[in-house]
Amino acid sequence: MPGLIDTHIHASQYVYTGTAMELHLLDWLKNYTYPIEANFEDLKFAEDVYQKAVKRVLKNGTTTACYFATIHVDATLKLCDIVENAGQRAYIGKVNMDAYSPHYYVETTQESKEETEKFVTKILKKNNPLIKPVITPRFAPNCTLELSKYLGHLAKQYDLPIQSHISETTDEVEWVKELFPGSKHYADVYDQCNLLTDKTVMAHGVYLSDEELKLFKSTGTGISHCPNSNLSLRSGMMDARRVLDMGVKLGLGTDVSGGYHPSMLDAIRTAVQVSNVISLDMHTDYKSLSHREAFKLATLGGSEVLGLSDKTGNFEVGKEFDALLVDTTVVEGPVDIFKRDSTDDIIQKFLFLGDDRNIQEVYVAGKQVL
Ligand SMILES: Nc1nc2[nH]cnc2c(=O)[nH]1
Repeated sequence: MPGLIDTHIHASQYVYTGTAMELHLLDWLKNYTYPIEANFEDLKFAEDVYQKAVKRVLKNGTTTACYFATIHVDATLKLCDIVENAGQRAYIGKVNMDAYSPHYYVETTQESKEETEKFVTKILKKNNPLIKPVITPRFAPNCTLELSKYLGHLAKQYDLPIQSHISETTDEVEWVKELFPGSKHYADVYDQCNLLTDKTVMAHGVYLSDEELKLFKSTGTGISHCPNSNLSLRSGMMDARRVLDMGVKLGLGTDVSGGYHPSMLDAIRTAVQVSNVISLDMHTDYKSLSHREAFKLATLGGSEVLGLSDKTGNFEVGKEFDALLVDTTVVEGPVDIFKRDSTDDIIQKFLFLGDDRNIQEVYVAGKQVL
């Protein structure tokens, strides 16, 4: 099968995956995320976490990942080296934060600008076709408009992808309203800074209005739907059908560690389950996501969101060979196959029950990496 594409994952948060999920987003950031991410100033700590994160993610069949790191350039460069050695395809972002951040985990506006350009030029110099820097303002509250505008300009100057978060919780949406009274809505804050482009991926988008979705469509901005995270942090339920019906590009993300599972198979399952729950409250002809649609979001959809659909996402002639060799009959594996199972049943069983034990080989751009 085609390799899986994780359009939103925080490599730095892998260290506390599966824990610390009792708080809602803004308290979770304050009490767990910022204190833990601050530790990535220590390169040894960073190297250990990033080695384990990248290994785990590849083992789970993610051939392309769109990573958030932390604000630290050296640690983020370390993540690039590790990804490069592992042979994974990736976008890697040094996070920008110059506002409403704790004193121990914040940059000045000037530092943030300089360090980001330094990071971008260093990665571009590597000339590795599999790895790209991605401009990464954490989310609107954590960046001054001056910084966000500079980042929009930098993305344009170097023709780079952009990633951030939007409308994940109602508290966050209210806070953004208070902080940016001159903006029409949350998406407008980013749009004013030229951060909504056809190379932008915005995580979550649970509470986007129709007007905001139309803006996403007209600018080519994509959404990374992270259902595990939205349930684990009790942020809400994103209606994937509505986004698809409005013609907005959509991919799936694990959002480790708002989401507790590093596997995109989990993202596929949880996307279907969230869509099923939403359908309970809808008119009778509302169609919840099928396993085929969720699979497509985790592969081709992700490649479209990341602007990589000319290279990966499926096995169309002319694309690069990002692939998994899956064995659903592996001994002591998680899937049992019976004579009555059709090919589609077997695929469905793998998507819903399978795990890394079924993933026997992993290829990126034609090279076997696992
Ligand atoms: N899920 C999630 N949402 C965010 N919004 C701002 N930062 C983050 C983060 O690290 N994770």
